Amino acid sequence: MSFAPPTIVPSESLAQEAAKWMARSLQDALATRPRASLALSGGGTPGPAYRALADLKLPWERVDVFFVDERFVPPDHADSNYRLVEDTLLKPLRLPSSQVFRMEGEREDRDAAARDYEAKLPPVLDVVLLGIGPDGHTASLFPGHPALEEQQRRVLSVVGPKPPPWRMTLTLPVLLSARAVLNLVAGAGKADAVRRALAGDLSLPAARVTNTQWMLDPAAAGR
Ligand SMILES: O=C(O)[C@H](O)[C@@H](O)[C@H](O)[C@H](O)COP(=O)(O)O
Repeated sequence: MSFAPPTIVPSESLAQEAAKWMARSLQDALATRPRASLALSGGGTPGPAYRALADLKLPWERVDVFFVDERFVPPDHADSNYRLVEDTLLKPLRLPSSQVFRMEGEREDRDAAARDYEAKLPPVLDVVLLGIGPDGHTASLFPGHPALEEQQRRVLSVVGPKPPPWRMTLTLPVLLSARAVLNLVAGAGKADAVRRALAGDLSLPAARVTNTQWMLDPAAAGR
C-alpha cells in the first residue's frame, strides 16, 4: 500500500494549513457522529498548528482531546506533551477538563498508567496528528523497538532513544484504525526520513502508518 501524495505547503502557512486540515477532519466526523475525538502529538513542530486550531470556529463542546504519546514527566513539566497542548489549545479554548483525556506521565507505575489509558480511549479515533523524527519514529514508536510489533495492547509504556526516554504511546493498531491521520513535518533535518518513509521503507515506524496524509514544508520535502 502506498501513501496519498504529500501536501507541500510554504513554511509560513504550514501551521495554518495543518489547523485547517484538523478542523475539516473534525467537521467530517461530527457530520455523522455526536462527538469527535482528536489525538495530538508533542514535539517542537505542532505547537503553532494547535494555536492556529484554537482560533478556528468549531463546535468544540463536541470534541474530546486525547494524546498520541506522552513523556513520563509531571503535566506541568517543560517536556510534557500535555503541557504543550494545554498552553497552545486547551487554555485558549477554555476546554473543560471533562473533554480532555490526559496520559498520566507523573505515574510511577508506567505499565498501569498505560493500561489505564487504554480504558479511556474510544474504539476508533477520528482525527490524529503525528510527527516524524529524523530516525523515522512516529508517536513514541522507535525503529527496531518491539512495541512496533504489538497487536493486542492499544497503549504501551516504552523506553526510547529520544530524551526524555520513558514514554507512553498509542500502538500501530490504534493509529491504523483512525479515521483521519496527518503527519506534519517541517525542516531539512527530516527530509531523509520523509523520503524513506514515503518510499515505503518499513524499518521506519512512520512508514507503517499507511493511512497517513503527509503535510510537509519545502525543506522537509527537499529529498
Ligand atoms: O512527543 C514526541 O516526541 C512525539 O510525539 C514525537 O513522535 C514527535 O512527533 C516527533 O519526534 C517529531 O518531533 P519534533 O516536532 O520535535 O521534531
